[in-house]
Amino acid sequence: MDKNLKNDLLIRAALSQPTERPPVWMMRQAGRFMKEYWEIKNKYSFLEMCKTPEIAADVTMLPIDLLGVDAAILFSDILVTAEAMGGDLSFEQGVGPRFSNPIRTVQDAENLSVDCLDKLQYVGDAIKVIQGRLDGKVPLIGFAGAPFTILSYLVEGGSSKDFKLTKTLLNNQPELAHSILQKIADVTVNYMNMQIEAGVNALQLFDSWALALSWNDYHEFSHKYNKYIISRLNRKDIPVISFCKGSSVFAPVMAEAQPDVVSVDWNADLLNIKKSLPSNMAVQGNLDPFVLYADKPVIKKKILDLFERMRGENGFIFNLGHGIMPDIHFDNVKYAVETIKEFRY
Ligand SMILES: Cc1c2[nH]c(c1CCC(=O)O)Cc1[nH]c(c(CCC(=O)O)c1C)Cc1[nH]c(c(CCC(=O)O)c1C)Cc1[nH]c(c(C)c1CCC(=O)O)C2
Repeated sequence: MDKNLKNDLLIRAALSQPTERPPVWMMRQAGRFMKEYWEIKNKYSFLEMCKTPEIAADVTMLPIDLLGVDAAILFSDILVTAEAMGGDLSFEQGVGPRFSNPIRTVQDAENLSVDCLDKLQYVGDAIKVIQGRLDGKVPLIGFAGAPFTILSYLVEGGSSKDFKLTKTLLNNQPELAHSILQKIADVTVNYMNMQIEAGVNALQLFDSWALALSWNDYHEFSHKYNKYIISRLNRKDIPVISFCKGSSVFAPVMAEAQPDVVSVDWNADLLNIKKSLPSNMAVQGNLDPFVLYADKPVIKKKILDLFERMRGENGFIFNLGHGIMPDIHFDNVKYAVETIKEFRY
């Protein structure tokens, strides 16, 4: 464990060691629900923010300075790997991510580059700037998108409600799907190892849309590649968190890839999931993010209910089941963090 960390709650919990309270961070903790985010976003495009290390560091630091969470997460996006491979990525206000050159044919797949780590150097640079700013205050979480989720964006050309094109590809042209997934997996291994080299303290693999897959397809098109990636990380003592929406169902399969932590959506009982995993595997989650729209006493009660349920368990990191929505009130998020930080086992 990194001796230079002043607050190592997240690392201890991820490695299933005792903590005096659950550590807290939240997916999308540096984002549109903060007016300070908009003050920066109004001056730059989202990709400019990601690609300028000083700006990425400014945004990464917002939830550390304003919310007091126990971990920072690198300000970037899961889709930067797809861009480096050749996807023509833009983020449009109100539309979300778009690839103007969606991947559909064997030729499109062949055109995807694997040798593209140099294009992601700005992420390594940002990690170094952020670590300089953090100065050991809390750990820094790096991350990447998992191959199936990245494939879905590349094939659909953006976000999708039903993943119709992606699932049709998996059904009709599984070899083509596998060739793309393998390329993404190789890029992701190099990219995550580069983040370790640059100095992250933990890593999260985001397979957000795995819940779209059937049990068999999850094994074949998602889990196989996540396992491939996790087994090739030079993780030393750097914990690896595996996230997907669908983890209520897929958690036992996710565990076979041997992450340190399984991040759980809000459909499952977290203790039941924890008990179903190997004893040294931690869980992260799993408050329904919509609770943060509720009144403060409700927020407090739901957090304390979760903590009572998890009492006595090592290996528990508080998080939401998915990211904070942009219109959630900052005050409510801050209140949730304060409630968690006051709690003691
Ligand atoms: C699926 C996914 C994406 N990106 C990400 C995922 C996986 C997590 C999840 O399931 O939500 C991961 C991500 N995206 C972002 C981060 C930064 C760190 C953090 O605060 O969590 C992280 C870890 C910033 C972002 N990524 C994006 C924004 C908003 C950019 C803006 O200001 O318009 C931010 C702060 C844009 C983005 N990026 C993506 C979408 C669909 C969108 C637009 C819609 C949306 O926000 O949900 C793809």
